[in-house]
Amino acid sequence: MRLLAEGLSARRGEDLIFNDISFALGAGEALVVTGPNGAGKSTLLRVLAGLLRAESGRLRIEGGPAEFAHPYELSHYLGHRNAMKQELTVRENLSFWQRFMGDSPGGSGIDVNAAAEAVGLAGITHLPFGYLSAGQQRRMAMAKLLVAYRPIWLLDEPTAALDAGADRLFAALVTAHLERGGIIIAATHQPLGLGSTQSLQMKGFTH
Ligand SMILES: Nc1ncnc2c1ncn2[C@@H]1O[C@H](COP(=O)(O)OP(=O)(O)OP(=O)(O)O)[C@@H](O)[C@H]1O
Repeated sequence: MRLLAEGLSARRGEDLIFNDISFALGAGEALVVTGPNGAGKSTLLRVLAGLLRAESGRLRIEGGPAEFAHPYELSHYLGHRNAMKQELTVRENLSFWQRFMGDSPGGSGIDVNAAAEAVGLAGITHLPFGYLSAGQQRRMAMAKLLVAYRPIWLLDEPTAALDAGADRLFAALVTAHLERGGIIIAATHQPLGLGSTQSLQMKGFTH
């Protein structure tokens, strides 16, 4: 399966945020998106996740399940915010995402307890999400990627708030995903500990 972006541009309000971005990623490949604050990294990820319409250009999947036309249907999106309800327990939040996302063809997610264990937080799934520290919350948001299988992971600043141990854990999770033939696009200011990756440096437009 390949994910292809061809000549993408996006606008927010009046402003063109980026123009003519193209890339092609095959199974097991990652793209790391870098650039200064405001360069458009989050905007690009939101376009890929189907949360924002591209102004022009095309996104498509080649050689994937025939019924999926847009990459967002095969993607997990981990945004700046963790997308968890503060007052629900960790287990309730993860169970929600498991049911809501469902598995894409070709794989299956792991159960909620196993996912919490995979991010090093097995003992606290009974706590309301809002009780967790910022780093624990980010780890649990990573567990969301594991409870339902999606071949494409779209990650916006995934390691923000993570300590060194969680950084290593995260690097192991993304490496395992790539080894299974997954595709990752990550916007980041920090190295993610991945081996060979494609990179896209966004510069933004000066006004
Ligand atoms: N809802 C919006 N309406 C209008 N402009 C917006 C909106 N959201 C973002 N922008 C603008 O789009 C530009 C790109 O923002 P974006 O969040 O994509 O940058 P980024 O590269 O992810 O930055 P950071 O490194 O700070 O996360 C910025 O100039 C921002 O002000």
